[in-house]
Amino acid sequence: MLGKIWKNYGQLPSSVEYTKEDVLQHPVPEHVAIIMDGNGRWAKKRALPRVAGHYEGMQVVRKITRFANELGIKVLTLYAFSTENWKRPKQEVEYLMKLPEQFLATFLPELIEENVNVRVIGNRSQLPEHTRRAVEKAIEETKHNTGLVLNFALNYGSRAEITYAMQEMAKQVQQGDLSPEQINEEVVSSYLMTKDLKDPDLLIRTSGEIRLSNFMLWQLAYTEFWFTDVLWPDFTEQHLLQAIAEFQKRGRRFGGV
Ligand SMILES: CCc1cc(N2CCCCCC2)n2ncc(-c3ccc(F)cc3)c2n1
Repeated sequence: MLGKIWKNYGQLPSSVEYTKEDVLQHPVPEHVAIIMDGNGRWAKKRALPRVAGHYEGMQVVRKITRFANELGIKVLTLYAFSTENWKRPKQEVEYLMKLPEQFLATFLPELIEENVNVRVIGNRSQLPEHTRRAVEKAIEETKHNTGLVLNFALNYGSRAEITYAMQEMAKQVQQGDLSPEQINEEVVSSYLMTKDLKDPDLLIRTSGEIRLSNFMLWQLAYTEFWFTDVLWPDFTEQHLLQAIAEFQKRGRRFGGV
């Protein structure tokens, strides 16, 4: 029974609907992070190839980005490809690596129109040239935008990020530009790929999986989690409203009483 409660945690009876006005009565989370899971399962349920789920998932990225911007959310971080995803079948990885350029070719003009600022965290050097070029063009063309920060985690792994930060700090100490006594949580955060962003206030994970999957392990220390069985391709504005409404009901204590 407990497992059932956990697995449906955050998935309210369909009778409970929220409106945008309901949610705008209270402060919305400034930074929302989403692990967009369930794309392959969505396709399998429909006897479609897995890549059909990824394609459908990409349409939801556009819809939720637009709605997050409307709600006044400041940062939306989307876990698009993890360092572990390279283990997937070659054809699937090749398809996934084409999605950024496909998404941007279709939606970059709209994102620019809506003042969205596209950023990427992850190791871009290991991406195919065509993927990297598309992403860097979007970063460049939106770098002055002051609206929603749309932050894609692409070839991202939190342990790799933290390990790289430690190596960089060790180099600074070795060069005499940093002393061990100076290293505190603020300095560590400044060596991470998210150094210019506040930590996520709300983490959403779809498809019923209840784990972090090597995502923003340092940054999520005080983040509220909202899990839902909904598969990412089926995720709607109403689900985002439900997650935010639940977030607004919780009293965050950041470790205090
Ligand atoms: C590289 C893997 C990947 C997968 C993917 N999926 C598939 C898996 C998750 C569901 C969403 C659709 N999307 N959707 C948008 C992007 C994207 C990334 C960077 C960027 F600058 C613009 C768009 C994306 N990237």
